Amino acid sequence: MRSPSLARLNYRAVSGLTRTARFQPQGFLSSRCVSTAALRSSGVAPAYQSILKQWEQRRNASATASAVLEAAAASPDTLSQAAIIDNLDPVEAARLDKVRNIGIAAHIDSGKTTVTERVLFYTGRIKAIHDVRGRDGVGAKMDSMDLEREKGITIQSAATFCDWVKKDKQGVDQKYHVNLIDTPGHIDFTIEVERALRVLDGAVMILCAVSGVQSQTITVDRQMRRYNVPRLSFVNKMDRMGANPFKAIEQINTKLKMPAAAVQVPIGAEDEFEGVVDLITMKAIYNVGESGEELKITEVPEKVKQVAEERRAMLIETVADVDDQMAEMFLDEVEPTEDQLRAAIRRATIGLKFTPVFMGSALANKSVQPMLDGVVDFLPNPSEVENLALDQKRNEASVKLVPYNSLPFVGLAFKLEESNFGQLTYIRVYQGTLRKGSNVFNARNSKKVKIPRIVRMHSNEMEEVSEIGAGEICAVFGVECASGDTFTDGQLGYSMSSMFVPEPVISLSIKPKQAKDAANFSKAMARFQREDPTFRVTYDNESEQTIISGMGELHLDIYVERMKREYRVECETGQPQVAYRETIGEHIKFDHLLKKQTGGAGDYARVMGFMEPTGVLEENNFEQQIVGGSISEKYLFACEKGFNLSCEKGPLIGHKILGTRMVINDGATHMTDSSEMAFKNATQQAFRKAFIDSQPSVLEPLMKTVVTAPSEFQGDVIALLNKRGATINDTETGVDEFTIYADCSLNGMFGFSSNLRAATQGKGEYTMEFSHYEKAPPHVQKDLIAKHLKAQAERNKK
Ligand SMILES: Nc1nc2c(ncn2[C@@H]2O[C@H](COP(=O)(O)OP(=O)(O)OP(=O)(O)O)[C@@H](O)[C@H]2O)c(=O)[nH]1
Repeated sequence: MRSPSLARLNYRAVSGLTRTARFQPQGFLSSRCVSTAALRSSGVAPAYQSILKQWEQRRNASATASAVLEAAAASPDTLSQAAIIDNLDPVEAARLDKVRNIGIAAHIDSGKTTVTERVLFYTGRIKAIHDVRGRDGVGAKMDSMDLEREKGITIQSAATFCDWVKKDKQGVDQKYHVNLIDTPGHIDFTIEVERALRVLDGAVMILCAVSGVQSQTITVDRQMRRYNVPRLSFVNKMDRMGANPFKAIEQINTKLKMPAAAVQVPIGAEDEFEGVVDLITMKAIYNVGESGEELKITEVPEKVKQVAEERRAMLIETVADVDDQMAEMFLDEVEPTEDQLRAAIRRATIGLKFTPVFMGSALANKSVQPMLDGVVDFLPNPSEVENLALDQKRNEASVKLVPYNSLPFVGLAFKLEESNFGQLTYIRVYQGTLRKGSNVFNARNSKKVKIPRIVRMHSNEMEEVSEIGAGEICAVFGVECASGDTFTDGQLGYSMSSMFVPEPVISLSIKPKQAKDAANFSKAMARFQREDPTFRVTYDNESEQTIISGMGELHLDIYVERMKREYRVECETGQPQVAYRETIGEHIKFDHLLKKQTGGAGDYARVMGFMEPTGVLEENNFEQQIVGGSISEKYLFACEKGFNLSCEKGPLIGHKILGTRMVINDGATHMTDSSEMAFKNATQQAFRKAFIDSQPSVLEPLMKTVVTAPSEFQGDVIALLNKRGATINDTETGVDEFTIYADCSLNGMFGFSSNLRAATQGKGEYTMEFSHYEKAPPHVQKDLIAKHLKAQAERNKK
């Protein structure tokens, strides 16, 4: 017997639980044959009738599912999707098995774009490799914006597709269609990662072999969890000095709390990194050819035999911890076959319980192809991922979507982009087929739109197609919609949940330097706003300024720069401002009467009730508890409008209100003098007065900040953070660098990047991400209020 291990203990705990896969089609129901006449009289929607007939033909009319009919009888208007899922169609299953939709996400500079460039080259999508900031001056394919190439950072996610050919067990080539999205690493462009992960089925998480899990890896991990995206990990930069893939694996286990194990071990390291040993086949893999385009497979070299055997045992044990079939074999001391091990890794990965770790060096063209094999082997195809929609017609949440071409169409617009040919809308097709020239319906406003052109995106180039099947990603032209809209064929009333959009934390005033540029300025603003839900534009009536808000200084800088380059509008900007909030202090009653008699019809409205904190610093809340009709419905609507307007601009410093509840429970109306306007104004006045009397506070955004720098600068960096009022939560000391985790107010962090650069000879780096709102220190609140009053007084003087 093997010694007691975590695998065994865990097995006891989990045995009897359901299998790991997120969604396993249950195969065909071999039920009785159903005639076409029976189908017609059953009330099955016509679209489904034809599908059932097709299935019947494919299966020699032997087994149309009785479950489908039962479901149809229960709800004759639309057929239960679940009934279809249980009857996986063999032709569709074979098609879907060859599709993968994946994203590449990681910390800044881990090599996402460099890896993607190799993937495109090895799959034959591009003819030559160009590096990020490479000497040839061309730049990587996926960084297509000039600004991206200049700065060497990815700003927008870019979509592409390629075909990867992998040999099956019989040695026959099998072609897999891979849709791929390369996402930016910088936190300021995090919406790009959110929307990519929302629509992808799997992801490759890239880590640097020297730095391992970094701050942004933690953010990406959180985003992958939010959308239940299975991932494989790729430890890149194995050629760098200090490369250690096992440290990175350890950190995935401990810092991300995601069970991980190597499926490869390196042969040599740093500048002697030669290739890898595949721990499933126990064969060595080397890249040969000028750009590593060919693979040479040999026996495992003697020098890595021992480590390969140890790591293979660890792989089996880690998988056994999370997969009960593997646990059973492990306990019975049965050595898994290649297929068994691969299947267990696949189950555990798709079940979000494990991440297999690959390794290589994209820059040195080493070991990227085995990672692509891993994408095919371990990441799910579209039919293995559960995608749910809300059925608005039947008010049923959680309807499963089925990625069959023949079903009614459902797709999600996840990204908009302005192009030379008009608005380009990226759509993930979840069900059915999207055809050129067809009409689709926007679930948000029931508007019918025609699809004039469909393209597959290859970074900034496109390939025109006439239709796109279920489970695929494409882009369409000429479709007016917002990011996150669901489209259907009109038969189904389905709507899908959109992605998480973080609130902007920083803003600045902006105006074109020359008045003649006003038209282009407005055009650019409208476009940027449509494309990026984290970029907001507002007009402040009081200061008569246009204010742009976003996720950070870099985010806003990039838009100002794009305005100059793409629209030839030079802008003047004000100092960046923090997006403060205001919140109520304590429970407070109000009884406010608005009464004006100025000849003719007067104004009359009385509102009574109370205001209080909602308890959480989130949405504001308005409620009416009128009994006896002292205020009519119509006027209560006006009260709610007044409340919402009040929340837009707080009485303290003119910033938005958070966490405030208003309840109106009584009031009075005048026969002739009351109006909607009077009730709206009365509510706003009551709000203002009660809010000020409640001992309110100004809130400021607190940022989770992570700073990494070489060890010799630790003292200087701590001093720098202390000076800015940061609370240091944790410090990790590595071999030659340290990482500090701190909470800082955004206000205290302006200009931090240049200070950090100066204090660390340019070697320090940091990331900052919004965490939550907290009361600003009293002196900051006092200053802000005084400043606001002064600005108001000056405006009044004018
Ligand atoms: N030594 C070494 N350097 C690499 C490797 N892969 C990428 N790099 C370098 O790392 C830098 C960043 O690479 P990118 O591919 O732009 O990284 P990224 O993750 O796409 O960057 P962002 O999208 O801006 O976050 C570039 O200078 C690359 O040449 C590698 O395997 N080894």
